[in-house]
Amino acid sequence: MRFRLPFTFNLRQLILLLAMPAAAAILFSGLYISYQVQKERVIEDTLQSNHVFASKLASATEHFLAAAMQQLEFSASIIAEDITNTELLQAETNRLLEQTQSFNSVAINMQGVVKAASPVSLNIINKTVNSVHSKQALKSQQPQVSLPYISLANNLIIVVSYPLFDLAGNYYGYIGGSFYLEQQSILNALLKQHSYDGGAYFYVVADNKTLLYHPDSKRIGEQVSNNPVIERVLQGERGYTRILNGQGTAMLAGFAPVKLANWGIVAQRSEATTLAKLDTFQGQVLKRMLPIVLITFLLIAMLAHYIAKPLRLLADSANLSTDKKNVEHLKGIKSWYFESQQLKHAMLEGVHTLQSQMGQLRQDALTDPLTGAHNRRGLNILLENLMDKQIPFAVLEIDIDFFKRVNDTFGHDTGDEVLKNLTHIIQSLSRKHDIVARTGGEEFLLVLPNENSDSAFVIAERLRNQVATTLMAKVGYINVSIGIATWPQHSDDINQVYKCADKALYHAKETGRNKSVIAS
Ligand SMILES: Nc1nc2c(ncn2[C@@H]2O[C@H](COP(=O)(O)OP(=O)(O)OP(=O)(O)O)[C@@H](O)[C@H]2O)c(=O)[nH]1
Repeated sequence: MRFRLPFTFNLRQLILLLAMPAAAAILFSGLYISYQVQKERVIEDTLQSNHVFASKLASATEHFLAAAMQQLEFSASIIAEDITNTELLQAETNRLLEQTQSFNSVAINMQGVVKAASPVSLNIINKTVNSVHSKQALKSQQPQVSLPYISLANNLIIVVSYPLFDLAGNYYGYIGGSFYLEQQSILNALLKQHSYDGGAYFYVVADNKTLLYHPDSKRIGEQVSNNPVIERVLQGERGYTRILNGQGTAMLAGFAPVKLANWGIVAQRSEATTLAKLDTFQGQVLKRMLPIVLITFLLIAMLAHYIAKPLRLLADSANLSTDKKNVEHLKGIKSWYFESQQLKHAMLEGVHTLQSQMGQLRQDALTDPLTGAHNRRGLNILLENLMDKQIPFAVLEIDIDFFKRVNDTFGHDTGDEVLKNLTHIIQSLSRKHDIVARTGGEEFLLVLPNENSDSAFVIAERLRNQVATTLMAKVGYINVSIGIATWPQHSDDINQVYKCADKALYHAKETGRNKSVIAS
C-alpha cells in the first residue's frame, strides 16, 4: 500500500522546506565548526602558555636556589679558615642572614648539633637536630635542598645546605639556610611575584609530592597523590596536558621541573574558565549574526515566493479553459525563468489548439459536411437570433426536381456534385445576411431577412431561372421547385412557417414543378 500524506505541499512550501533547513544547517554548522576550531586553538594556546609560564618560573626558582647555594658556599669557604671558632660561626650566620636577606634563618649543624644560629631568638643553639634532611646532609656531605619539614622552632621549612670542610678537607657538618613555607619568605615572595592571572594559578610540589607553594595557603604542606601531572614533573618531564584535578574539574596544565631541588611547578587554568570568554564571544557572534540570519531567511522566503508564483498561477490556469478571461490571465502571468516560460508557452499553445478544435467542432456541428451550407441545427440558431430581434424573414424551400433520376442515371457522386453546384448557385445569389441551409437530401432552405412574400418570390424566381440556365457537368440542366412562406406573416411559429413553405413546395411539385409558389 502506498503511503499518502494527508495534505499536499505546494512548490513554495517545498522550496522553503528544502532551503530553510539547509541555510540553517550551513549557518549553524559554520558557527559550530568555527567554535570547535577556536576552542581547540584556545585550549592549545592556554596549554602552551601554561607550559611557558611553568618553565620560566622553574628557571627563576632554579636560579634563586643556585644563588642561595652560592651564598652558602661562600660562607662555607670563610668558615673553613677557622672552623672550630664558634664566634666566627655565629658571626657568619648573622652576616649571611642580614647581608643577603635571602633566608628566614641560618644555622650551622656540626654532627647533628646546632653550633650557631641566626636569628638567635630561635633558641636552637646546642640543640640536637634529628630531621631526615639533617641526617641525609650529614651522611651525603653534599650540597642539598631538603624536603619540607617542621623545624626545631616549629616552622614548616625547606633548608638549602652546603657541607663544611676545614682547609685540610675534614668534614664537620653543614651550613643551612631555611625558607619558611607558610610565613613570609623570599621564596614565597618570588613565587607570589609571578602570580598568574585570569583564573590561572600555579603550585610548586616537592620531591615527596608535598605542596611547597599553593595560592590556597592552607594547602601548603599537603601531600598530593594520584595526580599524573605531578608524577610526570617529578620524573623530570616538562610539557602540557589536559587533566582532571582532585575535584573532577577539567584543567589545562603546563609543567616544568626545578632540577636542582627535584621540585615540580605546575601552572594551570580550568577548561571552563578558559572557554568562558569564548562562549561569551560566541554568544556575541550569534547575536550579531541574528539579523543576517533573519535577512537570509527572508530572502529565501521571497525567492521561494517568486520562483513558485508563476508556476502557481499557471497551475491555477491549468484547467485549459478557453474562457477569454482565463486566456487573458494566462497571458498576463510573468514567467521569468525558463521552465515557467516553457510551461506558459505550452499551455497557451494547448489553449489555442483547443480553441481552434472547439471552433471547428462547433462549425462541424452546425454545418452540412457535403456542401458547407448550414445544417438544420445551424439554421435554427440563426433563425432564433432573427426572431429574438424580431426581424421578419422569408423562407424559400428549394427542392431539386427529379433528383432521383440524376442519381440513378449518373451515379451518387455526380448527384453530390450537383448538390454542391446548387449550393454554390444559391450562395452566389444570396446577400450577406441571407442564410443558406441544406435541410434534407436534395432539399435546401434560403432564409431572406426583411423580405416579404412578394419580394421573396422575385428572388425565388431569379434563383430558379439561374439554376435552370446553369449547365451542370455530365448532367446537363436541372430544375428546382420553390415553396415560399414568411415569418411572422404566415405564422409566428417557425414550425408552422416551415409547414407553409412545405405545402407551397408540394403545390409547386404537384402543379408541374420548376416553379415558385407562395404559401397561401
Ligand atoms: N447524390 C445524393 N443523392 C441524395 C442525397 N440525399 C438524398 N439523395 C437522393 O435524392 C433523391 C430524392 O428522390 P425523391 O425524394 O424521390 O425526389 P425526386 O426524385 O427529386 O423527385 P421530386 O422531388 O418529386 O421531383 C433520392 O434518390 C435520394 O437517394 C445525397 O446526399 N446525395
